[in-house]
Amino acid sequence: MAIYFYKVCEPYGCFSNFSPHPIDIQGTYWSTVEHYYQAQKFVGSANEAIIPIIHAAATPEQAAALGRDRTLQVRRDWETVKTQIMHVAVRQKFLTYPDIQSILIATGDELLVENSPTDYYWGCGCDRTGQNYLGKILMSVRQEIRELALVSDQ
Ligand SMILES: Nc1nc(O)c(N)c(N[C@@H]2O[C@H](COP(=O)(O)O)[C@@H](O)[C@H]2O)n1
Repeated sequence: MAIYFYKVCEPYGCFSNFSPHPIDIQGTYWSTVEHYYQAQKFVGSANEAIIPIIHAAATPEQAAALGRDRTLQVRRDWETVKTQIMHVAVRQKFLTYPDIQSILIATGDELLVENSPTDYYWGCGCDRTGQNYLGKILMSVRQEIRELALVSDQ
């Protein structure tokens, strides 16, 4: 049976990028995966000045609103790099927090789906035809962690 997640306050809310799990990426501490992801849109762009503002955003919702500001130009390679950037951040989150790592591993081989009614790239969209890249990343991180556990058992 597939596991659908979306809002932080609902079951499996720890799978949302908005969950309150700060991550350290290359020595910088980000309040949530969402803060990090939204800031990366502007690395090397003319709008790099927004990065510390996103970093300091009080909530992931505010970070997302800043990152989605259509008046700002995102980096040229964003479409090419965004999935890998998200993968790195999600992996770091689940490697950092053993409690949510256990929740992820306990999902076994279930399909994980971000049940976003609006996002057809990271989620499944309102008609469930979306590409679900966040779910795919979570399943990939789940497998990576299982393999790491096998190596450390040897
Ligand atoms: N909680 C929540 N609210 C939304 O409005 C969302 N779109 C999502 N999905 C997450 O949004 C991020 C994608 O943002 P961009 O559209 O690329 O700016 C990504 O973290 C999705 O998982 N979640």
